[in-house]
Amino acid sequence: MEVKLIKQLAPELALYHYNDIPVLALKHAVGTAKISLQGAQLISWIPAHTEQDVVWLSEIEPFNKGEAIRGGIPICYPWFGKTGTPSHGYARLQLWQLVSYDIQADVVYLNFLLETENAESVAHIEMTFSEEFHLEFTNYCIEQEPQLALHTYFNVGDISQSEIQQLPTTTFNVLTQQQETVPPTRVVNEYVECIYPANERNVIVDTINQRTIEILHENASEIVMWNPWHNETSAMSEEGHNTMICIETARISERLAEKPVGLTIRVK
Ligand SMILES: O=P(O)(O)OC[C@H]1O[C@H](O)[C@H](O)[C@@H](O)[C@@H]1O
Repeated sequence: MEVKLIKQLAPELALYHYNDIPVLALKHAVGTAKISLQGAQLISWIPAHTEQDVVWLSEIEPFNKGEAIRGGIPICYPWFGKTGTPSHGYARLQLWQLVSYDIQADVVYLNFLLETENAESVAHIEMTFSEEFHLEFTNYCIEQEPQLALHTYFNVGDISQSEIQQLPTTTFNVLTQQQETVPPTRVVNEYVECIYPANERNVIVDTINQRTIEILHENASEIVMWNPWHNETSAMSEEGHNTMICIETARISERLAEKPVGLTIRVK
């Protein structure tokens, strides 16, 4: 991959090109972060008090313009899955604009806008970096009743030695196509694709990295848990599944309206 500095926007914020994809890099007292403008996709977040990245990014991600980036927080919008083409909607493949930023001593705000070719606003994202990370997604296409998933890939030391806690106890298992009763704590050591009714808070206990990731969902209707295990997945190595778990903040059955959907991530 070719990395080229395009512009220093502020002492703490620079714009690069990863091949042809514009990527913002934040280096601040709160931590470091990288955000691809293709998809307004967070691809790295290392809060100052942690050593490991909070989000997983495929080590073989090729950064090809117009192809979905495997990792971070892809924004699946305005549909989820293969109900349309491309898979998970067009928002993760298009360029978003950085419309404003506000860099303060203990917090950084970045605002992104997706527009149509006619400059009509489609959706807005605000990312807030402080001790925690917050993402707020606002939909402007109310009449189209879109779907959404903040499809977060969490980075763990070893998924089979991690616990996902505080999950709901019923889920739709996509693999069996059955509604199932499941324990609130799960250890993933095989292909998993489960659609849960949303709750407010889940926790990932990562034994290898000796840390806990708290995930707070706001105004979601579902939570999706996904790990493809050995199933062939684009831009993912044979070993990639060992260090990730997707916990997705989603609006699948209840379509999006005006009220924003939010995600907060805290690492302890
Ligand atoms: O390969 P992608 O289009 O990025 O989708 C990756 C995955 O996203 C979600 O978690 C879906 O539940 C899966 O069915 C899908 O395979």
